[in-house]
Amino acid sequence: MPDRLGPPRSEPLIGRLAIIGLGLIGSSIARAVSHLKLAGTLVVSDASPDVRRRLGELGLGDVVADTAAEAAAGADMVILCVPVGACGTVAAEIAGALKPGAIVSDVGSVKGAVVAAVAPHLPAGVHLVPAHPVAGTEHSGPDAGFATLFHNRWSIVTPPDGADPDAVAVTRGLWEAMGAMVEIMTPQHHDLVLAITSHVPHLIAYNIVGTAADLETVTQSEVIKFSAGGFRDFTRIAASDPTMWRDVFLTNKDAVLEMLGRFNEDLAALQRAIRWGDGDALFDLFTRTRAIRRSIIDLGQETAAPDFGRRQGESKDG
Ligand SMILES: NC(=O)C1=CN([C@@H]2O[C@H](COP(=O)(O)OP(=O)(O)OC[C@H]3O[C@@H](n4cnc5c(N)ncnc54)[C@H](O)[C@@H]3O)[C@@H](O)[C@H]2O)C=CC1
Ligand SMILES: O=C(O)C(=O)Cc1ccc(O)cc1
Repeated sequence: MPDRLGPPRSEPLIGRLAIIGLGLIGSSIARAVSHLKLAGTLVVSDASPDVRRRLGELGLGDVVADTAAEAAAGADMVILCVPVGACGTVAAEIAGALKPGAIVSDVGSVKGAVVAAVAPHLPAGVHLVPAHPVAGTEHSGPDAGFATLFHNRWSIVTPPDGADPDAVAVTRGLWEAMGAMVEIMTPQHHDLVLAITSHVPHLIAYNIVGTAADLETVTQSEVIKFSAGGFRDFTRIAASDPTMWRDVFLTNKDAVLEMLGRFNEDLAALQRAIRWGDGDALFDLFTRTRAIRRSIIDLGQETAAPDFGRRQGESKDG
């Protein structure tokens, strides 16, 4: 068991915690919660019978419930760890089983759409406090999770307007207890930030691997054999779960299209610089991007504040 998580708590943070969807993220939460004794009782459930059977084999959760509603019944907190597009369906399934005062949270990579899909199903007196751990891998399923996944990583909590402060504090406390650093943001701002830092990069990875796979003049075996570091990194990201990422792009459409518009403009400027042999423009951008990478590394998980302000093609002096 990982030392970095620290010792188990003497008192649980949450009485009865239900996790719905026990893939990479849900099973990582389950492992951390069990190891740290953050819940009095941990109930887990998944729509897939294969996953439910595997949960028993892995010993994940005190109770494996057959349905989401059974898992949610009597829970003080329910965390939806399903693809973003399934959050509304699960909310509808559990709505009738939720007890007054329960907290419903999630881990979806998109927040505005989750609030819009989940909130209408929740009875009065149930508190919605969405969250997004900015931590993961390209792997999926209950075997892929690990208890230290959230350690020293950000988790963004996005309470809707008028959210109950106590429910927000419990949600924050749970993530902090699992080793995460918490930032509070509106769902809309979250979706803009993540569009550029996560969603568009994944789209670029899917696209470049697809482009390489479709080439006629370079064979697939050459692509595999001679893939240098950069391309290999793209293939790792492009191996991420298709259902999850389809849902991300369908539900964060506006922010992704906004960032893609800017990306395309900047790419066109780079294309022009290459065409006209403008080495200064290339050198200037590559120098700025190197500084950004170094500031991220130097600051570790601290908030990096490099100068993103200057536009591509502008000189250092403005
Ligand atoms: N994979 C990653 O690196 C990260 C993912 N997320 C978010 O976490 C959520 C879960 O992602 P992963 O754990 O990676 O996915 P996963 O594919 O590993 O697990 C999802 C689980 O949800 C279950 N499921 C699907 N629909 C369901 C339903 N209607 N009812 C009950 N169970 C259902 C599936 O059977 C599966 O076991 C997604 O919303 C994703 O955007 C957030 C941060 C990182
Ligand atoms: O594997 C990677 O590089 C990731 O970027 C993981 C990841 C995927 C989705 C998220 O919403 C957060 C983190």
